Amino acid sequence: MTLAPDITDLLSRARADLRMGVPVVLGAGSGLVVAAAETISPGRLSTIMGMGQSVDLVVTGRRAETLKARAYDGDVARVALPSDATVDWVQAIADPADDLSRPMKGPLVTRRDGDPQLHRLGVMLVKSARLLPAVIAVPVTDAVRFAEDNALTCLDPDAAAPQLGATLVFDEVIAARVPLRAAQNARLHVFRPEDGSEEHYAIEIGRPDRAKPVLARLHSACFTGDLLGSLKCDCGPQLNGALEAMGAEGAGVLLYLNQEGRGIGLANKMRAYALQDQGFDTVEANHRLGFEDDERDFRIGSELLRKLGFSSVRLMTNNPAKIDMMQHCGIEVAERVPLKVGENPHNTAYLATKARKSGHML
Ligand SMILES: Nc1nc2c(ncn2[C@@H]2O[C@H](COP(=O)(O)OP(=O)(O)OP(=O)(O)O)[C@@H](O)[C@H]2O)c(=O)[nH]1
Ligand SMILES: [Zn+2]
Repeated sequence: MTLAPDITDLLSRARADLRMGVPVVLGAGSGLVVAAAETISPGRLSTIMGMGQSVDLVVTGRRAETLKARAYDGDVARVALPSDATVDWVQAIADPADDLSRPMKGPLVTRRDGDPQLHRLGVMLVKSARLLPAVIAVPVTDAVRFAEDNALTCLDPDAAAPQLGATLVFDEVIAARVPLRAAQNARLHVFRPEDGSEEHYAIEIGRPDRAKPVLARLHSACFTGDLLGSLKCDCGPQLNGALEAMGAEGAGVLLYLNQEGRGIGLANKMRAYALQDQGFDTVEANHRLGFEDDERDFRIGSELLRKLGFSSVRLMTNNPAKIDMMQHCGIEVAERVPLKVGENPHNTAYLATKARKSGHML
């Protein structure tokens, strides 16, 4: 047994590095140095620009669409960094905040030669660090040596890529009684993923029979709706409504999944809200930021249900994708229980967009 970090630990360290603005090296032989566009400092940008000719700003295909840049690599586009690029320029490409007031960002030259695999991995990494999905990337000939010389985290892509896409493994840390207004016989379970990412919670009401379909809700965290009472969405009323229904029935399980903003994190969700104030709807805002409509990993929900001993649910949702994902992940959805609460003048358009574009059932 070695004390050295394994690939799971290294990925966690890489996410923390990228959030701090520290670059990460990808590769075993030749490789790629990547730094998050959102956090890169002027000093590090100019050092990277001094390292070679082919420095790229890698964005997602979605962001490239908005920028009218050709995405030769499909889901990502490698925008060649101009020799006079500044942090301001990088951030204006990565962040759509000023797209409307500063529309002329091009012409952007995107690369089509070479293999974009490590660039793609870099974007996946910053996404998983809940940053804007864009990285500055520069090739190096000896990845391990470069990482050692600069005390940077180095990831072997053959180990990192599968691990990034793998189902999370959870440990249950603790469970304890928490009497709730909606249900006095509630227990809160805390689950910690082995990869150092966000913890998720389960609120178990009563002692549901594991042999029968349990009344269940997969609730994604919404700081604004759940805690602040925001009227922009229906999350707060849905959270309370679900707990009340479980309390009334005397049994149920609510998974509180820390997938804020449909998996893009609170900072990015607030960026999406700022775009919504410019007239874009919830789906368009995600796309302009470079994200898909929904970046949540619903395997987390099925994994936690299984850990709690449930294999069949009566799922409280209006979202058909949740039902499909549960069934795909081996959890039987015996029944869909509609959860229509909390519509108000501020969220009518948001709910209508979800129905029109994401297939939510009205
Ligand atoms: N990116 C983004 N996320 C949002 C926006 N409004 C709300 N959210 C997030 O969307 C998620 C809502 O999740 P859920 O309550 O599970 O909703 P759902 O997928 O519509 O499914 P059901 O409520 O089960 O019908 C939460 O994580 C919110 O933070 C938005 O405009 N943009
Ligand atoms: Zn919400």
